[in-house]
Amino acid sequence: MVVATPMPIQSEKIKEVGLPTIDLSFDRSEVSKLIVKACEEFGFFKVINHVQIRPLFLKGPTLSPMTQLKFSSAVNGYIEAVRDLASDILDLLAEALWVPHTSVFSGLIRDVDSDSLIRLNHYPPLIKDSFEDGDTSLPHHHHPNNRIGFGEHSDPQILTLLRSNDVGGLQISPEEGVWVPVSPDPTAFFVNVGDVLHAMTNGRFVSVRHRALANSNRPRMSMAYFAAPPLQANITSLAQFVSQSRPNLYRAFTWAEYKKATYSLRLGDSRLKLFRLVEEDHEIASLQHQTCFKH
Ligand SMILES: O=C(O)CCC(=O)C(=O)O
Ligand SMILES: [Fe+2]
Repeated sequence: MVVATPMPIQSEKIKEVGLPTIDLSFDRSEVSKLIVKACEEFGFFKVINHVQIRPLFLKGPTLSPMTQLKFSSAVNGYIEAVRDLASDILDLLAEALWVPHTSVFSGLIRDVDSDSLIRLNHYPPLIKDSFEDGDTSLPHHHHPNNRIGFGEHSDPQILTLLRSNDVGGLQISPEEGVWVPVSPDPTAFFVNVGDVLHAMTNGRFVSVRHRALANSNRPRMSMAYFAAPPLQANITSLAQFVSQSRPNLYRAFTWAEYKKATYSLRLGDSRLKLFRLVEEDHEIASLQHQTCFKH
C-alpha cells in the first residue's frame, strides 16, 4: 500500500502546538485566569467538564413532520443550553478582567434581542477512488490533503462555541501562514474569540483566524453557536483597555453596522480594518517610538 504524504498548501507551515484546555470543574478564579490567558495568546481554547449538552447531529436524509417538530424543540433546548455555557464563560472572563460589571459581555447575549445564531456544517468525505493511484493531474488545491471545507476567516460575533463529530479538519492560525491542527473531540466544546470581543478589549483578545479542511474519507460535521449582541448594541472598547500608550484601535459601531460590513466583504477579508482608527503600521511605529523613548 502506498500512503500519500500530507502535502501542505504551498508556503504554509503546519505546526503542532498544544492548545489550551480549560477544565470547568476546577477552581473558579483559576479557571477565569486561564481563560483570559488563552484568549490573549490564541483567542481559542477547548472546554471540558462543562454541563452535558447533547449534540444535534441528524441521521437520515428526510424528516417526517413529527421528527421536524421534535427537532425544532431539540434545537431550542440546545440553543438555550449553549447560550448558558457561553454566558458562563463570558462571566468568567469578566471576573478575571476586573471590568466594572461582570455581565458586561454576557448581558449582550442574554438580551432577548440578541442576534446569536447556530450553524450546522457538513463536510462530505473524499471520494477515495479518484485519488487511489496518486492522481497528479489534479490542481494543487484539489489535492486530497488540501481540500478546503471552510475557508480562512475570523468569526464576526462575540464568542463561538463549536463542537464536532470525531472527524478532524479544524485548524487555527496563530500567525500568518502558520496553521495549527485541532484534534477533534466530540465530548468537548471549542471556543473562539470573535471580532466583537476583540474590539471590546481593544485588541487584547485575539479574534482567531481559522478554517476547516475536508480531507477525511469520513464526513465531518460541526455545529457552531455564534453568541452575538443585539443589532442596535453599540460596540466600543471598554475604558480599562484604552490608555495613552494603547489608544483606541477601533471606532464605535453597532452590531448591525458590523454585520452589514461582514456581508459586503469576502469571507477571508478583515472587516475590522473598516473600523480601525489607528493604522497598523502607525501602531507599530508608535510602539517603537515609545520603546526608543524608554532607552
Ligand atoms: O467546521 C469547523 O470546524 C469550522 C466551522 C467554522 O469556522 C464556522 O462555522 O464559522
Ligand atoms: Fe468560524
